[in-house]
Amino acid sequence: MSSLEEPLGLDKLPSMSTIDRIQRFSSGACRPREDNLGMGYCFIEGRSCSTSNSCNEDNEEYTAETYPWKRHTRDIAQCRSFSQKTTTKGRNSMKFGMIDDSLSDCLSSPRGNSKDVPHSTHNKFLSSIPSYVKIVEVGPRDGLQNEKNTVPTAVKIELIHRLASCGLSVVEATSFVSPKWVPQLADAKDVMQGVRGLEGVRLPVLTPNLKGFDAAIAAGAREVAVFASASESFSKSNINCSIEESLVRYRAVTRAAKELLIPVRGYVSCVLGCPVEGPIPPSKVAYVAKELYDMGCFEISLGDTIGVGTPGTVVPMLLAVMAVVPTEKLAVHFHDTYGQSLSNILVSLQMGISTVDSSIAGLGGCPYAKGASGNVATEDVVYMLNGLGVKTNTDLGKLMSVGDFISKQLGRPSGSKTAIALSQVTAEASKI
Ligand SMILES: CC(C)(COP(=O)([O-])OP(=O)([O-])OC[C@H]1O[C@@H](n2cnc3c(N)ncnc32)[C@H](O)[C@@H]1OP(=O)([O-])[O-])[C@@H](O)C(=O)NCCC(=O)NCCSC(=O)C[C@@](C)(O)CC(=O)[O-]
Repeated sequence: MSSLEEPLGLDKLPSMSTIDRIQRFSSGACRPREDNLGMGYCFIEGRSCSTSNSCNEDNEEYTAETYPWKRHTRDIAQCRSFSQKTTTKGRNSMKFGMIDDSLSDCLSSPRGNSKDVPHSTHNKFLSSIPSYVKIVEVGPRDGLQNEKNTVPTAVKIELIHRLASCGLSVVEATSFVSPKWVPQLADAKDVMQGVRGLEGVRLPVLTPNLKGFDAAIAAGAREVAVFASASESFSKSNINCSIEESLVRYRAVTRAAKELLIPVRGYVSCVLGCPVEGPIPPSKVAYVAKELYDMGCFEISLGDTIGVGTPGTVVPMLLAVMAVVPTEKLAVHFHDTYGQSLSNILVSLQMGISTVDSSIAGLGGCPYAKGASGNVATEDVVYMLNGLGVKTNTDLGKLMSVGDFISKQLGRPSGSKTAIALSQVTAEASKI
């Protein structure tokens, strides 16, 4: 077992393939799928498209650019007064970490005129960050699955309804796994019954095999997720089978899902470290991610299950995965065990990732990953993205009140630093 006390740095990783090699991978990375095992369409926010067509487009972009993560960017070179404005206006000009309107406009201005403006310091650091980030809220599933005391089904249902009212477009609702393995989510069917009819939000559920898939569909699920691991040991302890066996199961799930036009998300866990095996080679993560993508998963979420990653390990891992799966199909999923989540998210955004998993009030942890703590808190992610001028279409004030609701139900303080800080500010202001 590796020591979790030491941050996993570049020196601890198996040597990374060179950029040259990555580019070689990239040119063939998103080839049209001959076997057509994909879902037939892929989910890109706001549009659906033929998988093979979109891959062709992607392929061109990939070969045309040296660094694939430079896509979906915006130019903020005109915002030269960023630091000046933020320092002179001081704290009061910030509402929930948001920059003022003029700067916000500036930050979200499209990249189109980048040739007309010289590179500025701000451009250098922030230009590659996407203008919109999709947040996948995993609180009701990842957040609650490890709770020792049974959370009443009605509370879970209420939580999902409240989360949906914050503007979140995806709320992972529950898991159709063995109740012997995860007793907390044994009420999956009832939870799905309670959220039936909830509109304007996607409610995916985890399915580890065909049995879970069938149960999920019978319960009304319209989107599912399969979860493989980049670590052999974790695969065994989490789903009681090898990585290859899990891929066989997931091929069966994606085939069944394709027939019903059910989108399937794919998770890869332990992408930056395993509680048993220690550091995981980026090539292994890339292999599992590509397998999931090739079998038809519309999105691949890369999970730092035990939260040991740092930007130093996130970058090589993402480079390896981005060489074989298009960047826009990737999501990042960080647990905050070492307080590294926000920095890991920031570097992921800089590399072009625009889907981030998070959990309200920082709830979470995997029952089969010793040492794993909660997910990064949704409130903290939204606060940071607001500060960067990145749109999320979520309401931070509402998120805070949902975080407060579930924290009270669980009888403990929120794991969100933003929620704690902002509620203190609000409490002080109300005394005035
Ligand atoms: C995969 C299994 C089922 C294999 O478990 P198994 O014991 O090997 O399965 P089995 O096929 O031998 O069946 C044993 C029993 O389970 C039943 N069973 C079989 N399948 C199901 C099902 N789908 N739903 C309900 N029941 C099921 C089956 O019917 C049988 O019941 P019995 O005859 O003994 O009464 C089990 O290991 C399991 O449920 N594991 C899930 C564990 C889990 O949910 N872990 C947390 C996920 S979090 C994660 O992976 C990380 C992630 C995604 O969050 C990303 C990150 O944080 O990095």
